[in-house]
Amino acid sequence: MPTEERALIRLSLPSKGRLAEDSFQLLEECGLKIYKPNPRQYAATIPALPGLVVLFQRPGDIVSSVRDGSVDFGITGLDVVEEFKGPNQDILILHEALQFGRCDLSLAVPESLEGVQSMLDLQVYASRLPSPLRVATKYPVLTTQFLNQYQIPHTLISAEGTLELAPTIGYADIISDLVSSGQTLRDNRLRPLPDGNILHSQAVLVANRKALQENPQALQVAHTLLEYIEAHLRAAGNLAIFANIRGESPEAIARLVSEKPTIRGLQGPTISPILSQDPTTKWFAINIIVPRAELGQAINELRSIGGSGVVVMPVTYIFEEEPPRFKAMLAALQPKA
Ligand SMILES: Nc1ncnc2c1ncn2[C@@H]1O[C@H](COP(=O)(O)OP(=O)(O)OP(=O)(O)O)[C@@H](O)[C@H]1O
Ligand SMILES: O=P(O)(O)OC[C@H]1O[C@H](OP(=O)(O)OP(=O)(O)O)[C@H](O)[C@@H]1O
Ligand SMILES: [Mg+2]
Repeated sequence: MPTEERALIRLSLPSKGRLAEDSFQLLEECGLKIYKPNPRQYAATIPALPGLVVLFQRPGDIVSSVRDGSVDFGITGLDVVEEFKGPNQDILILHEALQFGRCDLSLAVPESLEGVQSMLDLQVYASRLPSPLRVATKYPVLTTQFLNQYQIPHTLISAEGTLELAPTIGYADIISDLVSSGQTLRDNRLRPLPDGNILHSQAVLVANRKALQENPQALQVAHTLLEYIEAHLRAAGNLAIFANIRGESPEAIARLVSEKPTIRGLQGPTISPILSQDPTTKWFAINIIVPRAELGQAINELRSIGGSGVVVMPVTYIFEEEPPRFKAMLAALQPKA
């Protein structure tokens, strides 16, 4: 049912597998916790997003549903989006990097093919075969596009499940599959080609273009989703630090801070007077955000300018004036001149 005939906006999440748990967790961390009263139920709700129903589908099916408009939004892998999105730009990628489900779609050859170490070697190898190179994959569109760039004649062997066995069994010469740690390839005596990387993938948020154009409620949901996802991901790698520093004035402290690369921040520190009981010493509170990986350095720098009572807290959200990806989405919805 298209979006304009439905009372509820639909968001599809992966029902099982690698992306399922992380999608659930991402929304929870964004303050958009999913309420699923019964684990076997196919639908759920997000109390913070009334007017929206959450559906659970296989990652590839999410792309088909968002593409045909039966579902308005989806979280799934970029690999399946690129494979199944079709030619008509029915699908818009609203957030291209949700920071989980990272893997590469890659060409891999049997370890025994010692002469094939690069795409050029593969070209030569394929040209000497009596028939087109046989490539086993679940990604025919992306794989063919890539091999065509190298003008390698090939036939695609479609396979469900254990693709990695195809070369050993003998029904394919090479494979094109997802790789993350590389363990599955190693276990099957396969080796990825360093320049045979077809696509870097991770989880993305997608939407149906027409729903965004025609349903103001869908536009509102897009805004909320992007607002919280962006603010959360922006915050995730940072820590908030509060510390007390003795000094003459906020300006004097700001001068000391400005010489320290980690704590000086982008727009400069927030410094406020502490209304101390002791009139002989002036105390100030400094308030900064630093990348998690630079915490040790930040504490050293604070100490070196007389900081004490350092309190460190996680950051839940960092909101900017408008979510940049929402603006980008509005621009992408404009008809091309
Ligand atoms: N090893 C991996 N590491 C990280 N992400 C992965 C990995 N394998 C797959 N993914 C991502 O997870 C998505 C779903 O893969 P998963 O294995 O869970 O489902 P699937 O095997 O495609 O399921 P089904 O065949 O039932 O549809 C992939 O499209 C990809 O984006
Ligand atoms: O490089 P690695 O870390 O070994 O990961 C790669 C494997 O992960 C995926 O399969 P998955 O484990 O999801 O099993 P599946 O074939 O049942 O989907 C993918 O299809 C590879 O087989
Ligand atoms: Mg899998």
